[in-house]
Amino acid sequence: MMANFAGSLILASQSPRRQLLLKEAGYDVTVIVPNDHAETPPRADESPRESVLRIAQEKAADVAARVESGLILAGDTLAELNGQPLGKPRDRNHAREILQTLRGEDHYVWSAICLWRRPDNHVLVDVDQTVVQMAALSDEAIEEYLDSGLWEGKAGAFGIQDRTGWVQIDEGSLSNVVGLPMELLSRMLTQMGESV
Ligand SMILES: Cc1cn([C@H]2C[C@H](O)[C@@H](COP(=O)(O)OP(=O)(O)OP(=O)(O)O)O2)c(=O)[nH]c1=O
Repeated sequence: MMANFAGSLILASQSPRRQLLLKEAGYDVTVIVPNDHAETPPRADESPRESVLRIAQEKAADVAARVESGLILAGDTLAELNGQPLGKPRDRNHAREILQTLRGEDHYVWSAICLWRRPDNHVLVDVDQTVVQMAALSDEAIEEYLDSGLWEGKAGAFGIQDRTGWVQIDEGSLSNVVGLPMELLSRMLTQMGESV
């Protein structure tokens, strides 16, 4: 799929995966990383869907305050099992706990996008959901994956791109699971009048 946006996007993210997805799709990308404190963790009084929408907007707002002109893109991704958000694991033990909870289970992955245009401060926020199933992983398989270190920095302690066949998409977008729903982005750019 080719980008339908002619200008350069300012990616408000330190995620190499988001950058790669954009570059592979033909977008011209400049990165400005949001400050750590810009992002406040999921709250008990909001759903995972509401959390990713809010956090994506927080990241975009932080970078927007430092940009005079341009189109800023921020994203946020959470996995959800039985209504509970599963974010990035704190450490190896936490990653093991998350994977033991997720194995054999249908769950959701939510990714939000916030587009924030400067200087007119036109803001769009939207979210996509993918339904995925995690294979019934053995304890040995989990330990082997933990050894790889690939779980670090990934919502739900697992990357669908890391082990083919471990996570099956039941419904929805693959790029959404990797952290940036490209189909949604394309629709949002059109909605903003940024298509060529
Ligand atoms: C579920 C899943 C998530 N992920 C990744 C996407 C996101 O990068 C990460 C969730 O973390 P996020 O907090 O959404 O993003 P980030 O900290 O990596 O980057 P930034 O806040 O600067 O934008 O998990 C995968 O790569 N594969 C997967 O299968």
